[in-house]
Amino acid sequence: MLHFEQVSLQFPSVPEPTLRSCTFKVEAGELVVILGPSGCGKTTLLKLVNRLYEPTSGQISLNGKGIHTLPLTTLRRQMGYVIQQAGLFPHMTIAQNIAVVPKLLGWPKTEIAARVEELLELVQLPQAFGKRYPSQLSGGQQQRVGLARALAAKPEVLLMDEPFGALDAITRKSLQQELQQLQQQFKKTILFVSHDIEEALRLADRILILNQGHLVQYGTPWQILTQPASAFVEALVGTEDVLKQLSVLSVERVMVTTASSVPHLPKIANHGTLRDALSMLLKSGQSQLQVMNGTDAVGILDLNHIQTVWQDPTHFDGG
Ligand SMILES: Nc1ncnc2c1ncn2[C@@H]1O[C@H](COP(=O)(O)OP(=O)(O)OP(=O)(O)O)[C@@H](O)[C@H]1O
Repeated sequence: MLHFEQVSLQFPSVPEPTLRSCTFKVEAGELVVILGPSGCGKTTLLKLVNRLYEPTSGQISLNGKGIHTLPLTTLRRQMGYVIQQAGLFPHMTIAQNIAVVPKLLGWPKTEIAARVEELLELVQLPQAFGKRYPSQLSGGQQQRVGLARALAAKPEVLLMDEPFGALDAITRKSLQQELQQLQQQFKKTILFVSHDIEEALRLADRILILNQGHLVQYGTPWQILTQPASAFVEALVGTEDVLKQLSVLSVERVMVTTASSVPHLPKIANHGTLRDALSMLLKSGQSQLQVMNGTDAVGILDLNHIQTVWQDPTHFDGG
């Protein structure tokens, strides 16, 4: 859906290029986290996608069309942008903030009101908040409004620049979970800038790692953790950490498939992570878990299976 081909950007005032020949593809419905140290070019890459910046060379295409050939309004209409600290207009109510883009697009009033109502519900804010002003909301609530505003005109692509960076750890985790739920429901194509490794491992379908404007690795969290492309990636991501590896592998990848049910075993969902499974095994003192898909027993996970991953992570291809 989104394709960067040999994209470079050189600001006239900066001696070194900020992005150097970056090539990658993002499939529709994928959440890609852009990770890297401060100043490596993460925000710049995002700004190229909605043409706040133009590349010095190379091409970016969306659904097969060069974005430079699209009228700017057509392009930006397809993209929601969420930034750190939400960037809400302070003099507008929450409802007016959410309605900004639909209003610009000339939606009828009743349709806008219905959409605002729907979005407040979607980001789990009370309807009464629509009448409040941003300063009357907590940081986490403002960030929810920022997300609602970005989703308002149903964009195909979401650009998220450290959206949860300024929040405390607990609020951040709950917003990450909400984003995951929204993503399961709507399958937007999301580019998400972060410098939080745990956040990247939790959210990403794929992680794109930048260093000084170079794309140094692009792969699933599992690939990044188990086959780091360089010492830089190893150090950035902390690949030696086995618990991290277990946190990106799902139970169903490793379990033994069987429909037979063992009633006394603790139950874990098939999409749970091996890290969750390990802590459940340790807490319960059992050596096996019953794996469930909803209410159906679908397999058994044994402590030995987790140990196999531990001993030879390259045996698995992630997922
Ligand atoms: N408009 C601009 N003009 C000149 N230089 C710029 C401009 N925008 C960004 N830069 C430079 O490009 C480099 C990359 O900036 P960018 O904001 O993309 O980094 P980042 O990886 O997002 O960093 P951080 O994690 O600190 O937000 C920096 O050296 C920055 O100073």
